[in-house]
Amino acid sequence: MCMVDNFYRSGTLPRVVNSSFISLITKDFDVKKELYSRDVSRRVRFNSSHDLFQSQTADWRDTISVSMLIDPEELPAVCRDETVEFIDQIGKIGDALFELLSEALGLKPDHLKSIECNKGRTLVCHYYPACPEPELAMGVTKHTDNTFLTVLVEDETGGLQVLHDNQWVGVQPIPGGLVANIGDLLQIVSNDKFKSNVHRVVPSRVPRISVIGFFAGRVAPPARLYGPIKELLSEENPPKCKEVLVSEYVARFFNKKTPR
Ligand SMILES: O=C(O)CCC(=O)C(=O)O
Ligand SMILES: [Fe+2]
Repeated sequence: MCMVDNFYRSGTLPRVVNSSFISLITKDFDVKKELYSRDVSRRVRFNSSHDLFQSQTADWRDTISVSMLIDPEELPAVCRDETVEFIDQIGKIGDALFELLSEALGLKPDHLKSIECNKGRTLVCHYYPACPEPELAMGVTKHTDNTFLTVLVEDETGGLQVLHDNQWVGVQPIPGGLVANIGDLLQIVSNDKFKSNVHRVVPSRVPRISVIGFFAGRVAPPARLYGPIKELLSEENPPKCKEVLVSEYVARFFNKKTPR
């Protein structure tokens, strides 16, 4: 595994870019029509520029989101088997990364899992259509992820950029590889030892696909408060922030008035 800023890569995930899950977002118009919704309680949904009504800008992309807890019967039949396989694989990779990240914090391997950072899982596929004037558009405006961890597989187009020393640095796609990045909530529980990176996606004249596993922590009731892990705190390392509920954090995140 190598590291670019806090973005990590590895060469193990299967190639997903020619799968039926992807065909769904690029081709199956009738199925997409059925799934079209902005209701976040829907366990599988399709929409364009997903935060259109919260954000100041419209993004150049379509998105399918699937709760990883979904009953396979709720998935469109055209891509059911492959989607179940991706959920399983991205889930396992997320779990393995949470063990490594716990150890990197000097904690037992199961610590982050024991506080359910690996829960609240969503599988997302973004499709960035070919853009005739990419210099006038943005695929995803600059942001940090409001999750614990994000694990991403992409095609060979490129376009993901990380802000490093005030400069946008392109993340070069590796065929069959994956990118993982730390989200805001992991920065909070690690008491700022891990940093949540600012990143964005720029569109191009050719289409791009990415498939992402988001791990947002425990969102189901009873709600869990997340704050700096007690074992990491000392007189020299006092808590850098208060405890938060995932739901409140996400609401605040989407209500930010500054351009993301
Ligand atoms: O599509 C990508 O490469 C990244 C998308 C992203 O940053 C996000 O959905 O949070
Ligand atoms: Fe992101």
